[in-house]
Amino acid sequence: MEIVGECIYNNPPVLVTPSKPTPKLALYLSNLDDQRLLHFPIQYIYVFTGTLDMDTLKVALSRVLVDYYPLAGRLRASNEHDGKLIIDCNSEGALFAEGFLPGLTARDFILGHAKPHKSWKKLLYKDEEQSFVCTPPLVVQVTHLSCGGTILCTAIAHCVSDAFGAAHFLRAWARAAMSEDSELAHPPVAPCHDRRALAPRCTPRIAFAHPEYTAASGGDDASAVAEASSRLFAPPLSPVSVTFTAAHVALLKKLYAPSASPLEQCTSFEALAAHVWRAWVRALDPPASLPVKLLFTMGIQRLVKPELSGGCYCGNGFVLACAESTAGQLAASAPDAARLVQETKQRVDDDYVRSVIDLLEVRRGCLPDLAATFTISSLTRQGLEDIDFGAGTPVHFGPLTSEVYCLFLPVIGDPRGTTALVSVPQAAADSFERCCHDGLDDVDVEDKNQLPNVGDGMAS
Ligand SMILES: COc1cc(/C=C/C(=O)SCCNC(=O)CCNC(=O)[C@H](O)C(C)(C)COP(=O)(O)OP(=O)(O)OC[C@H]2O[C@@H](n3cnc4c(N)ncnc43)[C@H](O)[C@@H]2OP(=O)(O)O)ccc1O
Repeated sequence: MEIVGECIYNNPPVLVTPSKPTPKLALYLSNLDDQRLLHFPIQYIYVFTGTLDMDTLKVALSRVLVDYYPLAGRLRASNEHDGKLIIDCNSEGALFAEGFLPGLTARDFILGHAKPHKSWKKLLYKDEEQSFVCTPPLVVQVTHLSCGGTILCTAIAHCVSDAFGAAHFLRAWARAAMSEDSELAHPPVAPCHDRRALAPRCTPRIAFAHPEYTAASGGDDASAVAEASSRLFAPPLSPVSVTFTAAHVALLKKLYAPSASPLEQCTSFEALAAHVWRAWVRALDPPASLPVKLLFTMGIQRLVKPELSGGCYCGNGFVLACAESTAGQLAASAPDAARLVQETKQRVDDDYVRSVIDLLEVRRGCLPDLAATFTISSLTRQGLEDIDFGAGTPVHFGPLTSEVYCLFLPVIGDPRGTTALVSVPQAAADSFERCCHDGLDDVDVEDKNQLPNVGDGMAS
């Protein structure tokens, strides 16, 4: 859905600072935070049919920034550490903008057209002059709609926090907005901003091949492979959003089970990841011999030793796990694809995570190898979709943009459902969507009356 009008700002944005003094320090960022891959903001859009009270929202933000003080600081390249990014926790404040957009209604987002469009960027204030590092780590815009509804957009610098930390912060902010009691401004579980548990080893030890960061070795047909993989991302790209209901997910878990034994089942994520990865490869139809990869984000809070359990870890607590196959093998078997995802998950343990951290120390500035790679980041089960800031729960929640990496998003009203959102070459978009629906038609017939009545159901 394209947003046609322009946002009207009656006042310049303001800085919201913590309501009490907060620690003044230069906060160390781990190598998982300070990677080039994460030099962008995590941008969410929440659409409410009700009205948000601006004073309440600002006061609540100011109260929660006491606990989440790094979000009120500024990113800076550190002189002592070879230009590595740190957060200067200086309480300068989060940027808060307020605008009005005539002509747009909250209902527009619930009619099945709620796929991000580049015009949505106007819903989030941006100073075009400022680089990523100079932009405040937290930017918020509230946009009032003529229907009385409200849009809340947030941008959180990814190198400061991952989606888990962002969800923790957003829930704490909403809780504070819903209560006069200042004690409730503190989250039930304290955020942990200290990243020293993820420091590299004194002598870095890269103990694995790490195909997520390393290109497969060339060989004679390297240029043919490069050519084939570039076609997988050939512009123009088109966003595709496919919602898998709880019933679809249950069926996929059966179709992708590595064997008939009840002992060898797969999780919702394993089935969905294997299915969507296969749909991508089948739709784009590269040569069967093309090596293809799946990268997916894996939370490490419970995998590292000791666990990151001192409160809610608010830095980036994930690594990229990497499954490898060829286009032909992947398309051939659903259970084999799910088994690959499972085996990949099993390889990620404390040793693996420490090795990634050391690799990022030795190869500062390196980026993942994305050639012929499908990337998934799962944002489900984080309680992002039912946050109430005082105007009821949202009628739409999602990212502000669609990219070449696929996001698994929660579905409003269907806690076991998942929406996959990803941009693919326009010429393959319909085919990708068909491949995602492949094998699920029977469920659609049974399930028609059970689709959630909010959001876009099986719509794309
Ligand atoms: C907005 O624009 C953005 C945003 C971003 C953001 C990027 C990021 O920040 S990425 C980092 C955040 N995400 C992660 O770190 C992923 C976290 N998830 C995991 O690590 C998962 O373990 C997994 C690797 C994705 C796979 O998990 P799974 O196979 O499901 O295994 P388990 O999680 O162990 O679950 C198994 C089983 O346990 C039960 N269960 C687990 N959690 C829950 C829960 N919360 N509630 C209820 N039950 C749970 C459940 O039975 C599971 O089995 P199922 O079969 O039922 O699934 C970037 C870019 C942008 O533009």
